Amino acid sequence: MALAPLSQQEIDDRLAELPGWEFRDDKLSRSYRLGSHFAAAALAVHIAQVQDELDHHSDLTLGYNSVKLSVNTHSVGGAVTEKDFGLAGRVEALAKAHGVRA
Ligand SMILES: C[C@H](O)[C@H](O)[C@H]1CNC2=NC(N)=NC(=O)C2=N1
Repeated sequence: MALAPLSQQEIDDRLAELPGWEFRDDKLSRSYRLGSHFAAAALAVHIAQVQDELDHHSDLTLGYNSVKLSVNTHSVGGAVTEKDFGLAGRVEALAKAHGVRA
């Protein structure tokens, strides 16, 4: 798959399908709150596993009961591509399975 930077319109259209995600500082980002610090750590590890599977890696921060991630595609100079939205979709499903809080 040839990767190309998405236009602002394409990013906006895809973000409309991903509540909670935002485009800021040239990255897609989202944060999640969980019921405990251990639950947050478990989600972070599971995200790391998916990122290795996809060979696409976000910046990933474990906080107190929280996980934050932001991602763009290094190989196209730090633009947002379909790969970033692919990762976001996988992480979103994972987060729901881990019982994230609204
Ligand atoms: C060699 C390996 O496929 C590349 O370095 C991958 C790994 N993970 C990556 N992650 C992100 N976010 N962008 C990339 O371009 C990227 N490239």
